[in-house]
Amino acid sequence: METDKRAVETQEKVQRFVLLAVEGDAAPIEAEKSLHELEELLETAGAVSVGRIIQKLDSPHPKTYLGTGKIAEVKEKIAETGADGVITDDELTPVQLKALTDQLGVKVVDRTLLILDIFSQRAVTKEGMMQVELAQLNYRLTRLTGLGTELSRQGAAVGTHTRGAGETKLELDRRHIRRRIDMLNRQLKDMEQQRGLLRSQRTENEIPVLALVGYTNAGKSTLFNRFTNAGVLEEDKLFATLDTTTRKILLPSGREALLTDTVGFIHKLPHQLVKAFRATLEEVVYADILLHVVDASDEKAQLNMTVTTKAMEDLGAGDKPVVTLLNKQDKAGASEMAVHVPYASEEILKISAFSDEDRHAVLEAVDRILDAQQMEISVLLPYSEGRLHDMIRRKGQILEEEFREDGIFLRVRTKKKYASMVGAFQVQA
Ligand SMILES: Nc1nc2c(ncn2[C@@H]2O[C@H](COP(=O)(O)OP(=O)(O)OP(=O)(O)O)[C@@H](O)[C@H]2O)c(=O)[nH]1
Ligand SMILES: [Mg+2]
Repeated sequence: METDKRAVETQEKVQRFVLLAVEGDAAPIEAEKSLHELEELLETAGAVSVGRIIQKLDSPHPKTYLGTGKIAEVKEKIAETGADGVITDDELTPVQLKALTDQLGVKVVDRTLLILDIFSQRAVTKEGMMQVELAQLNYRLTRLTGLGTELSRQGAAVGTHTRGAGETKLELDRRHIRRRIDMLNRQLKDMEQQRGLLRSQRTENEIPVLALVGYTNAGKSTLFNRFTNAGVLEEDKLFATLDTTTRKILLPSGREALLTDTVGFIHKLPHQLVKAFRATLEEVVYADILLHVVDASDEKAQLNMTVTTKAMEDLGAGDKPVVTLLNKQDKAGASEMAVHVPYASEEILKISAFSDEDRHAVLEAVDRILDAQQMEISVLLPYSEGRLHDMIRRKGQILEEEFREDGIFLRVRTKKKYASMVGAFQVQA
């Protein structure tokens, strides 16, 4: 993404924003920490923060996000810093967006629009781009209500690159948006069906599927690349990965497995995006084991874990076996950080993605879990049991096969349920 950055720096002035947040007593995270993350998001999008204003309020003001007194303070800050706009830490309602824009006279962006912008800059595959466009259109559609075409002319919130939904924004009236949404939904559904087909072939072959999941910037792609040499983008920026990639890997036991890299989660991830990316994330629902990667050097590690766990539960993957990887142990502060794993984890490993030894330990842990799900059995199948022979060849890993006079001798490693189906023909190895 170096080219994007240069475009922001040289062709156009880097945009400067004042960050706004409200902090209630029941907030899961301090406003300062949440704004720190918002600032990172802003930098990822190619803009910078020039100040912060936080107001103690149980929930955002329904009309103006911040209270009237604070708005005056925001105006002063804008005048003092020459900021191009403000960015709020929460999603704004159409009413709040309009009122703030009218009162401040600068660009008003919310967390959701910023994240949508980043996703739109970073999407690579056709499906990824379509999913982002769908989320953008849904966001825009609700914001068009009662606002005429004012907002639709805004284009990309922060970055200089407008892609997808941004490009055709002028011609789009609501009807067009709806039509486009319908079309995208249809195409995405087709793609999902194709993926389902591939998936059923995989299940048929019983290759175990491992999914790397976790907060954005935790190190999922770094691990994925080192396990597979796949060359997925890994960067010290939020949301480096938007697409699900799957590759075959070899475990220390000699077993094959499929490893999947996925999009990261974030605190206050826009619901439009969760919905749009649900299909890609369904890979996670079909995984046999989740590898939950945590940046253990991040002071928000505890909250980040909770965000990921909640996302897993929402996706319906809350009951999968999990290996928790407390990553970035090579970084200062990681080893002293006391994190409590808020779910039942099969194993908890402290690792650095850069260490060969640590990564090997991860795969060994995976082998141990798969071993516990499987068993080895030796059988002598009479030649009349052709169907069973077929079944076990498809469902198991054949370690030995010998065509004997009285039948086919097989030593096979398979899931316990398949072993029991041929259990009647068990013999000594
Ligand atoms: N020091 C250190 N840095 C790491 C480690 N693992 C990953 N990183 C760095 O952390 C940053 C983020 O890594 P990624 O692999 O892109 O993170 P990700 O989880 O895929 O992030 P998203 O795709 O945004 O969800 C990169 O700069 C990596 O080099 C580690 O064990 N130690
Ligand atoms: Mg990644």
